[in-house]
Amino acid sequence: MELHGMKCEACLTGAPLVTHEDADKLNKLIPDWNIVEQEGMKRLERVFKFPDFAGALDFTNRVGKLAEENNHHPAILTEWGKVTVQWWTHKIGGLHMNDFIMAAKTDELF
Ligand SMILES: C[C@H](O)[C@H](O)[C@H]1CNC2=NC(N)=NC(=O)C2=N1
Repeated sequence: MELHGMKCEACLTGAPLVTHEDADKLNKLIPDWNIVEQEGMKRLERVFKFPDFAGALDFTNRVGKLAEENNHHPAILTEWGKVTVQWWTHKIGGLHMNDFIMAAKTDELF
């Protein structure tokens, strides 16, 4: 099944981090996302472009709704014409399979 059709499971302390090898494979399925490191934790990041602020804000709200539905929450920076989304799993301090699923679902909203 494609990533965007998969279910995001509840975040549990002790859940496995995605290995380097799997992260590379999964990243190929969401090629517009970069793996960045912040505060010592790997995160998935993508910048989405819009023609104005209203479009950026509307997208932000749709990502927010997706996050609430899945109980998995991103960092979102909303600017004029631009939204930066980051997915990672706070509870395990890095990337879980959920983050790749949520990134694919975010792409579907764009
Ligand atoms: C209780 C609840 O499941 C947790 O606090 C969730 C909420 N959303 C979350 N979102 C993300 N991205 N990582 C988490 O570890 C996380 N934990």
